[in-house]
Amino acid sequence: MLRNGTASVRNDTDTVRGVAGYKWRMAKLFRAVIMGPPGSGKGTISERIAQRFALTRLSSGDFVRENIAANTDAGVLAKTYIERGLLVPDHVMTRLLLPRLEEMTRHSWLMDGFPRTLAQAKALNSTCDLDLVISLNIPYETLKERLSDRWIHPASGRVYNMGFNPPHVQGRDDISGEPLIQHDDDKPEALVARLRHYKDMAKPIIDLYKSKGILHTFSGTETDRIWPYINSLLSTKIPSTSQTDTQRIPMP
Ligand SMILES: Nc1ncnc2c1ncn2[C@H]1C[C@H](O)[C@@H](COP(=O)(O)OP(=O)(O)OP(=O)(O)O)O1
Ligand SMILES: Nc1nc2c(ncn2[C@@H]2O[C@H](COP(=O)(O)OP(=O)(O)O)[C@@H](O)[C@H]2O)c(=O)[nH]1
Repeated sequence: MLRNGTASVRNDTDTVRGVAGYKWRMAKLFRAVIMGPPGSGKGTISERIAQRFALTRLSSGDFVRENIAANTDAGVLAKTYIERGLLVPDHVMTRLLLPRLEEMTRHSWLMDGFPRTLAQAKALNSTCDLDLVISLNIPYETLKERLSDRWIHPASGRVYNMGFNPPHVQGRDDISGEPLIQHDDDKPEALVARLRHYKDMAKPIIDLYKSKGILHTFSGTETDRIWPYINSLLSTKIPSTSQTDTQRIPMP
């Protein structure tokens, strides 16, 4: 249920009376979050989920980049933190993201990159009821290998890996043809600190979602081996009409 602002849609099957005496059934919507340390495959797996289940994929990093590019107030503020290698403060992130979620009253979505702090999780909780949280648990050595080989198209956030999903032309983004870059904080020397930070921040969030009974953890070293388990879990959870907003059906 979206609770804040003007939006108010039940996150379950609901009926409302429409014009001409029809009742409209609101298809059940699905809202999920994917969590995991840097390099755990959140982006890669969310892409697959979005395609397979026709969910809207939301990425907090993309929101931040879009706002920076558009020079919005929140974007300008966010940039000052990112340039210093810091997380964007909670109040800026919630200002960026929550209004966007409130516009998504008719869509099923999967969020990647938010919440990253307990305060963000609480803010999200006060805005909508999540159906499911996926947590990826990937060994350190695997993360290190993947990130040392991760190449990014900075403008779009598109991600490549020279072994796993290489670009068509080496060093160039598939869509724009622009050069790919590697982030300094993907280097092994930065990873230990990032991982420790992730663990500290994620623990209370994971505990929260565990207590709500919506946490599902997947462990392994290869995305292709984890994927079938995620796929079969979601197949049991996501209604086939997840993206349909309303269906007009005759009702007694
Ligand atoms: N939930 C958030 N809270 C605070 N800052 C955020 C959040 N999401 C994104 N940001 C900011 C800080 C990040 O360095 C930047 C880019 O995010 P993102 O694209 O998720 O890349 P990342 O490198 O931090 O994540 P990962 O390595 O896990 O893929 O945007
Ligand atoms: N070798 C290998 N690379 C992978 C696998 N899954 C994802 N990757 C790559 O590992 C890097 C991190 O994945 P990404 O989806 O960006 O993780 P995120 O930081 O959690 O969003 C990217 O370069 C991916 O292309 C895998 O199973 N094997």
